[in-house]
Parts: sequence; C-alpha cells; structure tokens
Amino acid sequence: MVAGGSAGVRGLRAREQALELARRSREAWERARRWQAAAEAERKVAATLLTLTADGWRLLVDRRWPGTASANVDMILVGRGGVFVVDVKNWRDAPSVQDGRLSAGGRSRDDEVAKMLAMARAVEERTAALGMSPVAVQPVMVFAGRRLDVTLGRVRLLGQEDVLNVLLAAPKRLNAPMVKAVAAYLEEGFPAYETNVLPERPSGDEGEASSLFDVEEVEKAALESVLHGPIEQWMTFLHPDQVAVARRDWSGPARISGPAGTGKTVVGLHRAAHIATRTTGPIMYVTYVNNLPRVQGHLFQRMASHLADRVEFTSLHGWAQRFLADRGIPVNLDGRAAEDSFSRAWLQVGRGSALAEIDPLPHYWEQEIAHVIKGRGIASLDEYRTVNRYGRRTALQAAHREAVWLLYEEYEMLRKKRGVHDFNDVLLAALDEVRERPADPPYAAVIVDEVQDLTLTGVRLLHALAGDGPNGLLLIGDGQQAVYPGGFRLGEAGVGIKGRGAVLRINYRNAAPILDEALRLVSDDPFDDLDGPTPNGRRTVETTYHEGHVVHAAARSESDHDAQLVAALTALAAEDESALASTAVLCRSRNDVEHYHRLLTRAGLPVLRLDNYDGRPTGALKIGTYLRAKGLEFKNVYLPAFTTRATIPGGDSTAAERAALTRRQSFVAMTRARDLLWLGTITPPA
Ligand SMILES: Nc1ncnc2c1ncn2[C@@H]1O[C@H](COP(=O)(O)OP(=O)(O)OP(=O)(O)O)[C@@H](O)[C@H]1O
Repeated sequence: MVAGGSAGVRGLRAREQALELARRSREAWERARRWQAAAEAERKVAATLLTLTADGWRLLVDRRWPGTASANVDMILVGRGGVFVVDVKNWRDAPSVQDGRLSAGGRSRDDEVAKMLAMARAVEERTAALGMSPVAVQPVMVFAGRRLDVTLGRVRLLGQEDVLNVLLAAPKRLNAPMVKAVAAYLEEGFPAYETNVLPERPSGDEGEASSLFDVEEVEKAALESVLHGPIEQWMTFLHPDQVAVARRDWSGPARISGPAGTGKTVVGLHRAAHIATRTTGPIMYVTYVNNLPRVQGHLFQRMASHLADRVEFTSLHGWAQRFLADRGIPVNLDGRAAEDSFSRAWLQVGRGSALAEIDPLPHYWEQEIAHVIKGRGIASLDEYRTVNRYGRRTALQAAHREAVWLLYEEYEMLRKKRGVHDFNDVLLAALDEVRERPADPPYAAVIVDEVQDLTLTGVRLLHALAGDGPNGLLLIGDGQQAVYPGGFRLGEAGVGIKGRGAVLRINYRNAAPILDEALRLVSDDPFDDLDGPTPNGRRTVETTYHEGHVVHAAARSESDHDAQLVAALTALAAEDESALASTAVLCRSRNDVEHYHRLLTRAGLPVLRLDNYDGRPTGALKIGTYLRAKGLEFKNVYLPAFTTRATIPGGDSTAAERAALTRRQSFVAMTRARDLLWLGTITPPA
C-alpha cells in the first residue's frame, strides 16, 4: 500500500478538501475583486488561485523582478506541490501549440514562452540557495476564461478552469513549514509593488461568487495527490552541495563519486533535468543493470514529468542492440550459445593447460576473457602480454597469458562457427559503428550511473557518443561497489576529468548500524576507482540520523533458517500490512532466488521478482539477486543464507580475489537496506 492510509479514508479526505475549497472560493473571489490594480482577467485567475490558500498555499501577486528595469512576475504560488511561477494571459485568440511553438491568431508567441522561462529561472536561482531543486519550480501560463492543459517544454499551459485541479493533483513536494519558509524567502527576493497589494483579509461580504471550479474534479485531483509516495520530497530539497553539483558547469567530461547511499543517483537525475532545460538535444541516462533504467525512468517521470521525453533511460546493452538494429547491422546475441562455446573451448585447450595450476575451474578464465581481453578491446597477444590487469589481483606469468590467449582464440573460433555474439561483441560493434558514423542527432549529454561495472569498451562507447564538450559526459559511480572483476583507468578510455570531479560524503540511506556492519565487511579490501587504487576500504562518510538495526538470525539447519525467514516476514506483515511493499529478499544466486520465491509463495506472502519491478509502488515483497538490486533501496532488506565466504569454487591462488569480490557483492546487498537488515546464517552443529 502507498502513503496516505486506506482507500476509504483517502477518498473521504479528498472529498472534505474539495468541499472546504468550494466554501473558501467565495472568500477568495471577494478578495480578488478588491484587488484594484489588476485587470478583470487577472482578478479571476487570482481568485481561483487564492482558493488554494485555504489549503495552506501562499500566493504572491504582481512582484518586482529584481535585476530587470521594469519587468514583473504576475504571480508566484507556493504550496505542497512546489513553486509555480504564473503568468496570466487574457488573449482574444485561443493559444495553439504545434511542433514545440506557441501561437495565437496565426501569430507566433514564442517570445512569451522565452519570457516565462527567464522568469522561472530567476525564481529557481533564488530557491536554489535554500537547497531546492530547479525541478520543483514550474512555470505555468494560465489562460483566462479557457480550458486547456498542454505542456510546451518546461512550461505548462493551463486554462483558468483547469489550473486548480492540476495544482491539487501535483505530488506533494513541500510540507507546511517548508511552504512558509520558501514563500517568505521568495517574498523578500521578489518584492511587491506597494501600490498594488492584494487585500489580505476578506470583507465578510460574499458578493458575486461565480463557480470557480467543479467540486468533483477537485476531489479527484486531491485524491491523486495523496497517492504519490513520500519520495517526491527528496526530489525537491537537496543538500546545497548536491544542488551545486547538479547545476555545475563542467567544461568537459566529469565524474561524481562517493560511498554507497550518498545521493549520487539523486544528483544524477537532477542533473539530467537541469541539462534538459538548457539544451535541445537528446540526453541519455545509462547504466549497466537491466532493470534499473525502468525504475530510474519512473522516478524521473515523477520528478520532472515535463522533461520525461527529453531523457532516454536505458541499459548500455539494450541501447547498443537497438542502435545496431537501426543501422541495419545484424547481431545475434545469444548468451547461452556463447557460454557453451566457451565451455567447449575450455575442454579443448584450457583445462589441460598451465591455467589449471592457477585456477582449475573455468569461471575465472571466462571472466578474464570477458572483462580483460574483450572488455578492454584487446586485439593481439602482444597487447595482452603487457596489459596491466587492474582489479585482478592474481599475477599471470608469460606462459599463463599465452595460454589465456589460446583459450580466447579457441572460444572466438567456436563462437563464430556457431554464428553467435556475446555481450562484448555487441558493444565492440556499436563502438566501431559510432566511430564510423556518429549518432544523429548527437546526444546533448550522456549520464552514466554505476560506471564502475562498465568495461573499458563500454566507457569508450559512451565517450564516443558524448564527446568532450561542456557538460557532455558525466560518470557516476563508486569502485567499492564493483560487482564484476577487471578494471581500467579513465585515461585508457581517452577520458580526461582532471579538475572536474565531485565527491559526495553524506549517506542519506542507511541507518548507522547497517552502514557500520557493511563497511566493516570491506574495510580491509582495497578497491579500484577508475583514477587509481585505494589502499583499503575505509571511507570518510557521515550518516544522517535515523533509527534502524541489524538482525542476525543464526540457524543450525537450512529448514530452521527458512522457518526463521518466513516467521520474520510474516511478523513484519502482521505488524504493518504495508511493510512488505518496501521490503526485499536478496539472494546471492538465481538458484537461491528460485528457492526462496517458492518458499515465500507457499507461506502465502505476495512476491514480485526484481526483474519485473519498475519502481512503481506495489504491495508485494521484492525478490532478486544481489546484482539485480544494484542502485535500488528498500526499507527492510533480508539476506537469507548470508555468507562472507566465496561461494564460487576455484583454485587457491585466486581464492583471495574471489573472496574480495564476494565481499563487495555482499556489501552492495547490505547497503540496499534503509532501516532493517536481516542476515540469516546457517551453521550446522560441529
Ligand atoms: N539531500 C537529501 N536529503 C534527503 N535524502 C536524500 C538526499 N539525497 C539523497 N537522499 C536519499 O538517499 C538515498 C540514497 O540516494 P541514492 O540512491 O542517490 O544514492 P547513491 O549514492 O546513488 O547510492 P548507491 O551508490 O548505494 O546506489 C535515497 O533514498 C535518497 O532519496
């Protein structure tokens, strides 16, 4: 269930709210009528908007616009939906929007849009000082006496009769004290003309109260608003450092880093919105994980719906496949057939070679090919002989490198014989194509989230798309959360970010005991962070105070462990029926996901796979692998069969490397938890 209580209670509240507003509209009308300096059209719109003041909104009318000789701002409305900069229009001809242009009576009115945007920007500058995100400032043109609801870029065009419903339905961004503070701050920044003040108090004479709105429509709008989650609040207020990073002008590629939960994605999303309002080209928000773009896309839609069509949320491989298909380049991506080709290559030339001395199991070598050879686009044995294998800590002698190369060539031969491609082939082909024939139209910006999981080829591809222009490429990530082996330096991708980096340090997500527990696990592990290695895993990070705890559930057997998990989740649901909606069970392997999915379903708990989760509220408990949970967060996280030992078997020389990777993956899973982290372990009696 979502915020706002049960459906019945919500409906009742919306109805009460609508009726109260209808009562207050008479009072509003009277106040507006006595606003001498305004024209009739403005008075009517003011009356409509004044109605909202009964609901805690603040309306500032006819304000001076500092820094301009004589310009004024018609109205600034501050309420729980954010800040709305309102320009009232009383045009004889109906406005019309076509191909992104505004006209009326056959005449272009684009200059009015430009003025509106400049006004919004002035308000945005002021509210940014309070840590408010620009996406919470919305320019609105209100057309007196008309019905209309059209979006033109950032500007919303509304008919006088539609404005109230739209504002009431807006997701809640500000609470009551915030509304007061923001309004007071804007009042100071945009002073009133003394001769033109809207009377504060009604006279008591109700006068003519034309029907300003339809009670039923308002009721519907009020209901829509409470259905939005509390998430809109972080979308509105950021830490001043975060606002500064989101709005910074970078002269070339830049980087945002910081430990888990420090708001890197939040800043990335705000940055996407910021750039969208200042450019015209497409913007790509890309990540390695498949399901994350859907979730981030929905967050962005809720944060800045008017900009949603400007930003493409995509996984890197998904984008590359579409791009190649559009260019008519055939790709036969078949992960399973490619894996099978590798298994055969291993049997033929790997298992009996010098490689088995280091690690007798194929997994390590499969990753060597995927992340080091193909992931870095290495084209010859000579190149591979000397390459620095960042992030892979097991040294390879010349003979081993030669054996790996043989294995790679065998794999490639078998793969090509079957006519299939692997994920690396897709990126390599896309990179060749982009270099040959760049994307058209070019991307105005490419924002890469979770960049630590990309291969060098992936970063080269995105760099080729974004170029080195101002505010073009932004890399967001944290090497401590890398869940794949093999790394690189940005310099190798030809990306220079010198002097264009920002580090976020305040963790807003995890309760302190959870973050402490997770950081303890990786505190001795150095990690690679694109610019170079760190000596250990200890980070400087501040936590924001909120309650939370870690539960250790120790079991003697698998059945005892599973019973404890079911009991814990059932108790959680019994205490608060909505708790499951913000709870996830995360598993190390797909097999574990299958096992726990069956277990929980049998116990009668509603379960949704993370593969099918798109960020929209659902009442079900989420389940998925650690890797699928990247970038996400939940109030309660359950990690059944939790172990800090490497679960993939292999040789002694590579054991330390595998164990470190396992710890990093566990760290990612643990830091998804906001308030409760449940760790289930199975220790059979000695
Ligand atoms: N200024 C802020 N005020 C309150 N909450 C914030 C603020 N900034 C971020 N948050 C919250 O912190 C949490 C973590 O944010 P986000 O997912 O962007 O972090 P991250 O650094 O990308 O994390 P990770 O690297 O672990 O995926 C989110 O719940 C977000 O809403």
